[in-house]
Amino acid sequence: MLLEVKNLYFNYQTNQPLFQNLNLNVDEGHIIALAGESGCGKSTLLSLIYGLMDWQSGEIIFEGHRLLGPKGNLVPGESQMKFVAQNYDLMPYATVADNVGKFISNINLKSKKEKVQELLDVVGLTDYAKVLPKNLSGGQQQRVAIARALAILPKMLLLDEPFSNLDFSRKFELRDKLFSYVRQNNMSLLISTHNLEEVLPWADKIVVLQQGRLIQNDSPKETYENPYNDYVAKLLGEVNIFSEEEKSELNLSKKHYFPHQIKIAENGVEAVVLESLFAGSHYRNKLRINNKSVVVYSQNVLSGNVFLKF
Ligand SMILES: Nc1ncnc2c1ncn2[C@@H]1O[C@H](COP(=O)(O)OP(=O)(O)OP(=O)(O)O)[C@@H](O)[C@H]1O
Repeated sequence: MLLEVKNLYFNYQTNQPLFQNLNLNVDEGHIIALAGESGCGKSTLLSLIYGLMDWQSGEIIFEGHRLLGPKGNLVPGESQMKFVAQNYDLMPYATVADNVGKFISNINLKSKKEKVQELLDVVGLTDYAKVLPKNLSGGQQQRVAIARALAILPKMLLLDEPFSNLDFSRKFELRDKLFSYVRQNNMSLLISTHNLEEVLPWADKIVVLQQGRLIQNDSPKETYENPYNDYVAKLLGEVNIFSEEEKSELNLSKKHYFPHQIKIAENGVEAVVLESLFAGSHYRNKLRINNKSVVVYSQNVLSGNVFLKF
């Protein structure tokens, strides 16, 4: 086990604990997605693990050693970890290349230069090596901070919403390169997100926080197939949620159905098509079953009445 969080108790304000008895393990070389809506405690947990704040009780154990928090380190942060927070903390008067190379030794300048080039390629900033951070967009600054954190091959990398400032097209490329780099170098990664779709293919485990409580800790497949509650299901994307009453009325085996899990069929539950819109790889249909509105994806445009198979 690389990291163990045991019975962690933390509050910002007395008598209002954010975490009570929080437990979390990270294995070596594993990618863990830390998911939850804004304010659930993702950034706080990452800051505590990295050692930027003191916790009130419990233990954080890294490589078998108990961490002491800020009082344990002269320079804030654990040396074998790197944390990319939501403020990127770049050196404003040093170029992108110098920022990325900040933690790489100067002993072999040729290999340092090659490493910086490799990392700039990982984050898609090869053309920006000589630019100053102040002339970059928020998303570009975020990518410089990620490259700088990767530079020293930390045992553990903590990324706080690393894709939040990236546009759609960039996101795909960066995700692919970033996760491959992390895997190739056997780093452990704890990555926070409020959108699980962004990390699902790469994560070994999904850890879900709801108001500071860890409510689910499963593989991506298990989480997708059996979300613990409506909150978890919604983090996974657009979802149809059925009440117990609706479940028994429609004879359903579960509570949550993602739109692609409901099929148009020859027979089954009858529904009225309210809207059928082209959405690229599919049509997004709004249907009504009695008084219940559902969203279903189909290959063809729909109209009139259809039958659904759950
Ligand atoms: N410095 C602070 N003082 C007091 N309360 C705080 C402080 N920082 C955060 N909080 C509160 O702690 C809770 C958790 O905040 P945190 O930033 O960890 O959530 P988050 O899940 O990372 O949210 P986001 O995705 O918006 O960054 C929130 O209710 C927030 O208001």
